[in-house]
Amino acid sequence: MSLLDTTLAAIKPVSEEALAAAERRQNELTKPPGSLGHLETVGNRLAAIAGVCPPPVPEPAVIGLFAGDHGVCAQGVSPWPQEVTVQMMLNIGAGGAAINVLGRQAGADVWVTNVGVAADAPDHPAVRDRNVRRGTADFTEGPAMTLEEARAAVEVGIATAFEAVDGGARCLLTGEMGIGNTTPSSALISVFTGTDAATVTGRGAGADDEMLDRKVDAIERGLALHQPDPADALGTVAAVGGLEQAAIAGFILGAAARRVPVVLDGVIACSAACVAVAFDDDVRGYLISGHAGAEPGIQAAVAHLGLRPLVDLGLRLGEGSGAAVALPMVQASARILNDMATFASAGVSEG
Ligand SMILES: O=C(O)c1ccc[n+]([C@@H]2O[C@H](COP(=O)([O-])O)[C@@H](O)[C@H]2O)c1
Ligand SMILES: Cc1cc2nc[nH]c2cc1C
Repeated sequence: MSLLDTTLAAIKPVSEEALAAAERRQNELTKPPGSLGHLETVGNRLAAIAGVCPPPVPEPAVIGLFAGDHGVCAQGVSPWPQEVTVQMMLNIGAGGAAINVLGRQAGADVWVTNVGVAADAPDHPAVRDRNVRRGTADFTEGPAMTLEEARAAVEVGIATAFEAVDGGARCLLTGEMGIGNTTPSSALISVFTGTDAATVTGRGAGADDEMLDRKVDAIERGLALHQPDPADALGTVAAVGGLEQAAIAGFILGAAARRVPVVLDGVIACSAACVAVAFDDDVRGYLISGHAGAEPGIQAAVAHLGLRPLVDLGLRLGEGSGAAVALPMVQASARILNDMATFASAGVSEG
């Protein structure tokens, strides 16, 4: 069996018993029931994931950041030249990008992986070279990649998640870098949510009105050409996805297989989560939405995934930024269940 097959076989639903115990405990803590809002639902989810209430605080954390390039850039869908992908990947490796700053602030390590960058990338001690292919093909003309390449990229993500968890990580965060990658992300979200391309396509890293029209047109042509089947996770990501989306889907599958929560960033992460859930519906229970970003595809995806974003700061950066800023809240939600006094222990009268 392949790594993908054994990983899928290892994924089990989250614990309904631990979820129910956490919901009961929230009502015993010294606060009006429900008064901590979404911090309560996230804490309850952490209990369901760990299978125990109160849940362990999800730390230390690793941001799995995957870089890739996109043949669909030939259609004029990004205002930025493709070489920015490799340049930013090296900047992230050197610690100079926003995600490095936000990761340090949140106490999360950044692991950068080249899964599909087109350019020659010089060896860098902080960049993991797992390149599956030098960028995807233009999906308006043919499949973005072969099924074998898609599987290999998914397995890069799984192996990265396993390495992080085996090294002690108890919370995984998704990150990415890839000029043009909002276009395949919107294509994937369109397929998996059954929403038309125009509704789930946004301005990415700065598209103007004309470029936005070209993005929608490219996605519509790609979907008409490939007619992706939303029940076929691997076939869909191979047809209209990207190497970093496939790797992030694998990273999520790996987290679920090891019963570790995974905090999602923006539209690329959300599209990858749709792929992961199409592989195995039980993955839903392991997901936490970090933030509601500017890209309209995020809304369709989080609705499809049954998630509620923790923060809404108007971010549209990617890299894992929205997951990193949400991480302290995820950890706080576990501490609430662990550290608060109960009405009985504190001698506070219940309402
Ligand atoms: O994560 C998001 O929601 C997000 C929204 C807009 C842009 N991005 C980032 O910007 C790049 C893709 O933008 P674009 O316009 O080239 O498709 C890529 O490197 C992403 O990390 C990311
Ligand atoms: C400079 C730059 C940094 C990024 N980080 C994530 N996506 C990005 C896109 C650009 C263009």
